[in-house]
Amino acid sequence: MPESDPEMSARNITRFWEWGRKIICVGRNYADHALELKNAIPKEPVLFLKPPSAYVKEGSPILLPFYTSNLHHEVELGVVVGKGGTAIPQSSAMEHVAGYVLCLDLTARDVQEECKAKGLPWTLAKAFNTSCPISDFIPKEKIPDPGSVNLWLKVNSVLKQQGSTSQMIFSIPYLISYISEIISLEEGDLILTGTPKGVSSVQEHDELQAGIEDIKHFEVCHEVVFLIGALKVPLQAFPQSVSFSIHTANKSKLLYRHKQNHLTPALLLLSPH
Ligand SMILES: O=C([O-])CC(=O)C(=O)O
Repeated sequence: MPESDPEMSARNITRFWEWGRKIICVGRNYADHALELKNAIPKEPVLFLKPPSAYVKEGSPILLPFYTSNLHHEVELGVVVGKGGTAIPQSSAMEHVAGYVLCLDLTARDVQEECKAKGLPWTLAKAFNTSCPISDFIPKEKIPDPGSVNLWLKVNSVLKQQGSTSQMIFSIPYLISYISEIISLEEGDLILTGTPKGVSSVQEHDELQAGIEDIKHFEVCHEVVFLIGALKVPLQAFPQSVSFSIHTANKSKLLYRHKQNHLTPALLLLSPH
């Protein structure tokens, strides 16, 4: 695969979700989260995928799939790939990063448990429409040390998740190198790097707020805005805090019910309806 495709390069990386082709997710990358769900601490990264149809931007509703009664939030740092590659060495991995986003890996936990018990893939639990809410793009230079930023998430103003990316079992360079040996990375791909502990259930009409917090980073951010005064956009684009609300799923319920007609019997087993 060529490292840079001229057509792809003409695309705007700050709007990668409109054209990026893959979302590669890393599970159980924080020991405290692996343990809270009684999972073993992995010796190799646990990978799964979401399709680009999982993207939803801040402010738009998250749809609640009809087949779950236990939708969990998982706040994560997302790494946006700026330069593709295969078998990227760890030493040059960060050269392939264009920037970051704050993301949620929404998970239908009950469905995931059922899939785990049956040895089935997690697709229904992890890859449904709107299962990957993302913030605005954060340029790489705004987060000089992505291996040491604090992530937090509140549900209806109650703090649920808080953790530092320094707790990751597998670092960002390691993940880029490991993933790209198996799945070539392309410009516009997103890597979700795992979630710290504190995942919990969300209901219709709940409001989720998440942020990246790092004193040093805020100073850098303010300083940059100060220096380039008129350029307010980068500061606005930086999500000190973003909100997502879970909206009713009346529309989505109908949508999914309609789609239910097309589900295979194996999928229907998972449906309570
Ligand atoms: O569903 C899970 O617990 C696995 C996962 O995505 C994570 O650990 O970030």
